[in-house]
Amino acid sequence: MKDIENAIASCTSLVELEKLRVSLFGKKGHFAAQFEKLKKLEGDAKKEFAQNLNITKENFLELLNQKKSALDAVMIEAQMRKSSVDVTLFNQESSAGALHPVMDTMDKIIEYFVSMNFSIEEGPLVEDDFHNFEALNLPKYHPARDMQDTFYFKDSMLLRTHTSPVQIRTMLKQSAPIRMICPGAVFRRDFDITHTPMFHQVEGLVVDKTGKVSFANLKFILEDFLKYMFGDVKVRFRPSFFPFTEPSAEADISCIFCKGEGCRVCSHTGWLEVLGCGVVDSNVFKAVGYKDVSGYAFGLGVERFAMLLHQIPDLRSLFEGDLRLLEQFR
Ligand SMILES: CNC(=O)COc1cccc(Nc2cc(Cl)ccn2)c1
Repeated sequence: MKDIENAIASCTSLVELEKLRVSLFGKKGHFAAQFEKLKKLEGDAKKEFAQNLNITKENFLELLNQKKSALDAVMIEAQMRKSSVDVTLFNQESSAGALHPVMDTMDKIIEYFVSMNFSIEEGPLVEDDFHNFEALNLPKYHPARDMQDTFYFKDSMLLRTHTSPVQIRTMLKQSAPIRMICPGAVFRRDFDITHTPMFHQVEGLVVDKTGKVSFANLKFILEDFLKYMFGDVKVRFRPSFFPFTEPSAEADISCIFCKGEGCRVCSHTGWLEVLGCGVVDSNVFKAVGYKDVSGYAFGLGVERFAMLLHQIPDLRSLFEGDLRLLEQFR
């Protein structure tokens, strides 16, 4: 009997234990043979043999069950260990997102003007003729209103072509002084390597009592802004024209690629045009009912800033969602 006890104790798998159980309790097993012997006995011998046989049988059944529970526990523990997740492991594969370069550039632009006490105003993308053109001194026949440049809806509503309407709406809502910027998406029927149907602008407007706001303020804030955005660059103002400002100017920075020597990017001029500005035309103030005020305004394209800051030659690549480009801006 000892050898059977040792055999049960030394079992290492449920399969082995099952074989052992069958060899003990199966039809041709150990106890089947013992019961055959029992049949040949008589009287007290038979009774004594039967008692011992049952005790032995109970003992072995108990031993087998204990061993089975023990092997079950080992198997469950092994399965638990295999399937458990060690939450303390460091995750190398963090695929955190990142801001799109255009939105990141827009945030930097906004940061500057907020630090200079400009408020941020927003307005509708779908505009009407008055807020987008008429109030900005763009008369009915002006080419900027043409279908080839502007997305119109049936009822002469349109997709705003700049963020100036927000400045008109703000002036209609509140009196001077005003010190605001309006960032946002704008839409034009244009599509090539430097133009996309939707792009982003930031416009600024400063209005105060006559005499308190001058072109000198405009030059200071824009030069300071451009140095903040592009680092150590020279800034120049060239006379220009916009229907909504008089006098008007365009601001250039010395080329950040060739440091002013002249290269393909700056068309060998050494200068890069980056924004337009000017003293607000009196007709604009008339349209919004402002009296005894003067002010300046400016407008810039955010994609153009992003392309210059990150040396991206083709604007369209900013809208393709190609991870090979976006991955570089993590
Ligand atoms: C990308 N933008 C450019 O090149 C030029 O944008 C400019 C230039 C000058 C002024 C403005 N905006 C403006 C707004 C009002 Cl309400 C009144 C007068 N002007 C925008």
